[in-house]
Amino acid sequence: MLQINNFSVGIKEKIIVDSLTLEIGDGEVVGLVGESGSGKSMTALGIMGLLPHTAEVMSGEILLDSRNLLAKSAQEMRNLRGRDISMIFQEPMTSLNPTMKVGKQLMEVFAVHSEKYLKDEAQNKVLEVLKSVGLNDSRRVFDSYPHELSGGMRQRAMIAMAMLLRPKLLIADEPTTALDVTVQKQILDMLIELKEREGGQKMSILFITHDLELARHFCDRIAVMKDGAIVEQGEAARVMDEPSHEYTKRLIEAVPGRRTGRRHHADDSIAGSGRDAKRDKVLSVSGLSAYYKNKRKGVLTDRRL
Ligand SMILES: Nc1ncnc2c1ncn2[C@@H]1O[C@H](COP(=O)(O)OP(=O)(O)OP(=O)(O)O)[C@@H](O)[C@H]1O
Repeated sequence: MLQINNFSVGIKEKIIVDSLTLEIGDGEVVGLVGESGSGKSMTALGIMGLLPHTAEVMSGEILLDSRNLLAKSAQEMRNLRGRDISMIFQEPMTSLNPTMKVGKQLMEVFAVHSEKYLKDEAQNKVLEVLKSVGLNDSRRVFDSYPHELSGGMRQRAMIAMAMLLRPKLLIADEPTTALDVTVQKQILDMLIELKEREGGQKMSILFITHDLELARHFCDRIAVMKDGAIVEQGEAARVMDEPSHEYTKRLIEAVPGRRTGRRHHADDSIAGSGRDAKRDKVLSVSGLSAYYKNKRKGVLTDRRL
């Protein structure tokens, strides 16, 4: 579906993405993990055709269903974005215009892509997609400005916008980091549901995260980035349980309560009353990971954290 070959980007003499090769299959969720500054976002922006002006693509190809995105004009990329590839960010205000009501912004997506609908028809499609991302009070959301919604609702509205034209690939760059853990779970659940929903070609997801445990349970495969290059990639459980690269081992060692080769039970690892805020966060993240682990095994269908 997406095949990135030998992709390199430089900014002012510095190599930011270094000969990156990565494949994402139909309906596959691939996690891109690595410390801050390793080049994850630049990779995503490269796929979207949204690299900063100072960046220079030095080599490679990015094939979306065999079409090389790097050879596309700015206009062609504008047409592809939204329809073929969409991106959601940590901060929904990056995508949402604070001065325009949510419904109007979503309706504009149709106009940008020359999808001609009667006004009522477009409105119904937008209300439907708002409902599909869990915004059941879709009429109120439609008529609200972004600042009138909670953070979780804004995130859902941004996802609705990204999903409106049913893209083949969704790039999610730290989509839930800023949200509290319960809302994180709801939103990741929803993404999985949206991915599975359609008949025909399934949506693929490139999931960019710092949270290795979450990647382990949410993704099919994980690619680990360091200094612009992928140092290791493979099936999620294999990368986390038997990492082959020293850097991956160090990243995993840095996950609180986690050691390579000695997988322990996340829920048992940090027990207690949770007085300490840091400990609370660790517990929550571990709980979330355990939830996904079980969900992927089909053990849980409706467990609440
Ligand atoms: N507009 C820019 N101009 C110059 N250098 C940049 C620009 N944006 C990012 N960089 C540099 O590119 C490198 C990769 O940044 P990138 O944002 O892709 O990392 P990241 O892995 O996504 O980090 P994070 O997890 O913190 O988002 C960093 O060294 C960063 O300083």
